[in-house]
Amino acid sequence: MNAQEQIILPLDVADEQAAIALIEQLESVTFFKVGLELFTSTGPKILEVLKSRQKRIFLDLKFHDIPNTVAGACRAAARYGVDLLTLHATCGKEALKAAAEAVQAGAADAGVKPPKLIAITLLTSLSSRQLAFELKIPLELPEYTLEMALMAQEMGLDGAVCSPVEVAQLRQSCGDDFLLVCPGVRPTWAQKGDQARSLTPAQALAAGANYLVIGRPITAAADPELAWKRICEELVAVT
Ligand SMILES: O=c1ccn([C@@H]2O[C@H](COP(=O)(O)O)[C@@H](O)[C@H]2O)c(=O)[nH]1
Repeated sequence: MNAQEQIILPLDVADEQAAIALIEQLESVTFFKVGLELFTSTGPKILEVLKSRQKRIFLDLKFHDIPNTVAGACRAAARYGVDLLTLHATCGKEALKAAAEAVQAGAADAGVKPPKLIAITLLTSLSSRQLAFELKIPLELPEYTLEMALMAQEMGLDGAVCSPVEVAQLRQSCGDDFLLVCPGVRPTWAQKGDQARSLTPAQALAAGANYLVIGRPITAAADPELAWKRICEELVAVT
């Protein structure tokens, strides 16, 4: 896989028309993320749009509920034949285990390949300060994210979502077969926005990320195609 195929572009737009416009504008992007805004707006129709164009799909619905409900949602989502699916590690062990089993069952029902199920360790918009003072978590941030990733791995998940700042530590502790997907990635020339823990694309890949989720540095740029090409060129220069 070349570095360009390791970039996932989030379709954080309001409707199907806006999503199709982005997909067509960025024709060399192979992997797209459908998140809460677009899926709530279009439902599964957008997944068919992406499949008909042979795109890979990260369905980032970040489930967070009791074990029975999470398992039901994962079973249903796995039937869509997507490549990646998320839930929050903070659902707890029982829910993570039930979710891991449910994606296998859902995919088997539909005769599709099961998605890689990956757990959110700690949203990349949150800082150490917020972890301590708002969420009242009495662990240092690196230790907390590692605990979340190890719990997900123990419960049979395929990987975790983490910020690029923690990815080297997670890679070292979770091994090479555990998928690490990093949002919060920012080229030096892009605004951080609401991302609290970020590194550049080259730094994130060098630290051990399998995939980078890069949205607004591309989609909010004056020329999204140029921003995409610039990121790809920066990665080629260091890989
Ligand atoms: O911890 C997380 C989990 C998911 N995301 C999602 O990634 C993209 C990032 O978009 P940018 O525009 O590059 O900030 C977005 O869809 C988030 O929902 C995340 O940022 N952090």
